Amino acid sequence: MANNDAPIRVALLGAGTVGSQTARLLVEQADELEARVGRRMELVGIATLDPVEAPWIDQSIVTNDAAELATRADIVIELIGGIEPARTFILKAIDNGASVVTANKALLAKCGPEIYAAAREHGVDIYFEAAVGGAIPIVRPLRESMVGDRINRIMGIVNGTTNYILDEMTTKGLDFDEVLKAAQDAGFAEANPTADIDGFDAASKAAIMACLAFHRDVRIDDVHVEGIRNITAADIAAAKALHRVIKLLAVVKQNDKDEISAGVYPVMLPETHQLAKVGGSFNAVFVEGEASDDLMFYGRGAGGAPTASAVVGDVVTEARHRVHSTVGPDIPLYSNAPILDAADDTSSYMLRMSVFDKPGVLANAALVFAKHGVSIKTVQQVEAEGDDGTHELWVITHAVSDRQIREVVEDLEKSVNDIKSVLTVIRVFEG
Ligand SMILES: NC(=O)c1ccc[n+]([C@@H]2O[C@H](COP(=O)([O-])OP(=O)(O)OC[C@H]3O[C@@H](n4cnc5c(N)ncnc54)[C@H](O)[C@@H]3O)[C@@H](O)[C@H]2O)c1
Ligand SMILES: N[C@@H](CCO)C(=O)O
Ligand code: NA
Repeated sequence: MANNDAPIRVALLGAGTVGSQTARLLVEQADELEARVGRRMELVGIATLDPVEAPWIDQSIVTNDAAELATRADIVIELIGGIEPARTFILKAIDNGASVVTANKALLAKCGPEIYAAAREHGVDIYFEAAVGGAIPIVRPLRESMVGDRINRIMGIVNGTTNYILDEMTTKGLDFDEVLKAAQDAGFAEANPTADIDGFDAASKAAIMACLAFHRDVRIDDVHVEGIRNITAADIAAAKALHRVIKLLAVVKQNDKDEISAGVYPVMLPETHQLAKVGGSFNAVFVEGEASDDLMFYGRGAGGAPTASAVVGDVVTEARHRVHSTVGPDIPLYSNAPILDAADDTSSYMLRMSVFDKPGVLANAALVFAKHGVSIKTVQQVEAEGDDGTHELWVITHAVSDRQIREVVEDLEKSVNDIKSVLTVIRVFEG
């Protein structure tokens, strides 16, 4: 900036759930933020395609021309979402010398490394605390606080909608469709909840965390994704009987050979595990560092005000850097570590099967597991309510890969005289 006393010009692109609350904090806290930054921040424009009415919105600075607004600010906050035109607006802002704050996990999981490189080339900041875990500080801890450590594994509940659905199913015994509908009627889950319930929102966050944790270019296409659409009330009840709960986890890890993998899938956790206790729409991220040992970050992963808290924290950071004519740390993606398919990661699995109650069924099922080299840890037969003579057989295996277990299931389903169907296949983590 030419004039060292001039206010720092802030442009807000998007004034929806998060954008509107971001504007509120910037306006209502203007004096406090000035004191914390050491210079006034001035909201010079708000771009939106929808009318936005709120006492803190100055209608005279509202525009529908985000591209133009992106060129006349020192800090551009992108809260539009999606890939385009958000990507173009961000690159335009960077090209114009502005620092950028974004909450756009979908964009960063697809194009983050290009955006980080553009920011580096132009000597500006790119901050995105809100993109993972909303208000929870997790991006900055991975990017800065833990940068001296080796991160072995991160397990996160990073999607509030799916955690809410699973928690309601667990505490109220309801089925998936019922809870989803109630959540949509209450305006909690989106009308099109695919990105949430099929795991893609969590996968975006997994890719972003993997980049930061392993200093490797990891994109959403590198993440193995399974959602919660097929989880039933009976699965939840089975988990309960085993003193476990089902959670949708984003798991990124680095093995002893420095190979990395990233996956999103439902997991049965012991009910005593820290992540098992994360209820409602809360998020939590469990980080295992070589030197740090276990760390846990917990809080609100979504919602206008909580997400705006993280956004404005980033704005203040960038404004401070502007005052001191500096920029924050780079995001060096120097690693060439192989990225493995998380479907090849091994874990214990539970298979819930509907079987006919007659001699030899257990032996025949065990033979199928043996044929595929899959070792059984426990077997349990459970009385079922059906009147077709079936019972449930619950098998928990020792560690196998997802591929191996799918082959076992395929073979089990061929044993039509013994096994009516395989009802559920789900990973079981001990910790
Ligand atoms: N809602 C949350 O709880 C939450 C949490 C974490 C991250 N995020 C991320 O924050 C971002 C914003 O989410 P949101 O929930 O506030 O979205 P939203 O749909 O409520 O708001 C989007 C805003 O962008 C505006 N917009 C869209 N296209 C535009 C264009 N071409 N030019 C100008 N304005 C345009 C819309 O008019 C609206 O004001 C997304 O990237 C989202 O993934 C949201
Ligand atoms: N749809 C996301 C919003 C936060 O990214 C969730 O349910 O967690
Ligand atoms: Na965060």
